[in-house]
Amino acid sequence: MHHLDLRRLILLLTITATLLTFANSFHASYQTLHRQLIAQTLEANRAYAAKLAHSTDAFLRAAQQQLAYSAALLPERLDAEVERLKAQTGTFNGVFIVRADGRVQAAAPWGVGLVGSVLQTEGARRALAAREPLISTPYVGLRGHLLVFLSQPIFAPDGRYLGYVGGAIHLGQSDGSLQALLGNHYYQDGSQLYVVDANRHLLHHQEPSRIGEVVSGNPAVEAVLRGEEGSRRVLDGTGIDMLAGYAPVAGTGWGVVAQRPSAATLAALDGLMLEILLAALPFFIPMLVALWWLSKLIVRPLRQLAITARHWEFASAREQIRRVRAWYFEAEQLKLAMLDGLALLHGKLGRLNQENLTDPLTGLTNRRGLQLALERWQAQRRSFAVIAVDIDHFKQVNDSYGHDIGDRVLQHVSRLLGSVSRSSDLVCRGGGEEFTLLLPETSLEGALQVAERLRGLISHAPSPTGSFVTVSAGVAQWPGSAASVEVVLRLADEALYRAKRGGRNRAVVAGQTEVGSEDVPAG
Ligand SMILES: Nc1nc2c(ncn2[C@@H]2O[C@H](COP(=O)(O)OP(=O)(O)OP(=O)(O)O)[C@@H](O)[C@H]2O)c(=O)[nH]1
Repeated sequence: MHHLDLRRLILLLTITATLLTFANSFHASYQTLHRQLIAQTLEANRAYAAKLAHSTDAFLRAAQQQLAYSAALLPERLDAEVERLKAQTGTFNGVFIVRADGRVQAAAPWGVGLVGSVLQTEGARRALAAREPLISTPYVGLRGHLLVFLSQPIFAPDGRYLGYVGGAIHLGQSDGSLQALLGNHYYQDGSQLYVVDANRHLLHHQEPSRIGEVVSGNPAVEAVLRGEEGSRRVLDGTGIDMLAGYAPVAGTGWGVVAQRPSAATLAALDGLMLEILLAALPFFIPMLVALWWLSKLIVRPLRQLAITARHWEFASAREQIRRVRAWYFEAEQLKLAMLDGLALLHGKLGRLNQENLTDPLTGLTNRRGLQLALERWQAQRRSFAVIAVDIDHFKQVNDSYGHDIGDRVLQHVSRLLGSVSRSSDLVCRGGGEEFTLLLPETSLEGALQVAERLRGLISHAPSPTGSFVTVSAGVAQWPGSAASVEVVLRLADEALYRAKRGGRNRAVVAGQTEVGSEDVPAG
């Protein structure tokens, strides 16, 4: 015996389909979230870099303005101005006023030691040479600090160059104002924020030891130094996959880069996917129960039929098959075919062929065929109406015109019965001059109309006797008239009997007294 049965197959199919569908949507969700996370991080980094670039720009402008304000004062007030600039603004770690010959006129906070000496720093040299507002590249200053130097030239009212006001800002030191501005709060999970100058020197980095270092090999740095603002996924100088946002600091040639390792961003995705999986679980369990139950419902009639088929020879098989609730098309057809097959096997109908289901004289279905149809319709719960028809005074026809003419009258009436019935109706000759019409899905009223039409038709059609014959009819309906098919047939016969007693050539409905008659004398 096979271990595979229909139910297992249905379960296998539906569960596989469900799992595949789920896996597919899970994969699609993963892809979508993956893309979104990356896009969001890139955009967040770009916006952050842009904000800091803007702040840095504003900060440097303000610093330059402070120096410019001082440079515009009368030369004799400048000495006091260095103290004010250093103390009041908090922008600079050191402020100098240097004369055109390069000697320090005033300095804060190291005033006394420096006044009169020539500043030999890179910033000082370039400030003197340029005679215009300047922001230096980073360099190591007199006290060994890495710094940038901002300077503003001083001109006499007559236009003579008098020197410059310069301010040093320490880089990578807790006392540096740029450091305070850019902050130190961004750096978790390997994220980085740094500022580079036009020569790729790090001006700001969360690891102070790297400040001053030259960065190379990061496409984001290359892009920002070309003056571009944007974001991209890059491999940084150490080969780490980064989601970088970047923005240039206007007017300085500097660039701000904010970047986060892709791995850190996508780490959140695993947690998210686990959440989706857990959220789907409560749905899965009832669905499995529903699948289990539905498959049982679908398989049950087929299984019952299959089990009965294994004991086909048992006398109880027929009853068992009849009890199977075949609630869908395939099961119902199998059930009917099995009922027919059983009828054949048990020899109840003898050879199931056209010949012994047909009345030879009229070509109508005979009593066996009628029984078979009744069984099928009953099994299908297909309602039907019965019209029992009997030729009136047929004995007289035989007696007056002979048996042959009698036979032809039977054939004549059969044809007329056939002509009023639909293709789905079953017209039977039950024996002698009795006929039975089965009209599926027909109400009692509908059947009575048919019976009346039939009666009228026959009574007006010339018969082989040369005259007219009439019929009487009894009408009943299953399951309307009675629950049992046998009782319904008997009720139709009783109604027919009442039609005869009531004067013939009429139709009577089971349970009612006779109706409509038209007294046409028999042939
Ligand atoms: N010609 C012919 N006659 C048949 C056939 N089968 C039965 N008969 C006759 O049909 C007649 C039936 O008559 P009855 O049952 O007495 O009834 P009836 O004369 O029709 O009278 P009601 O039915 O009461 O109107 C009998 O004489 C049967 O011999 C057949 O195949 N051919």
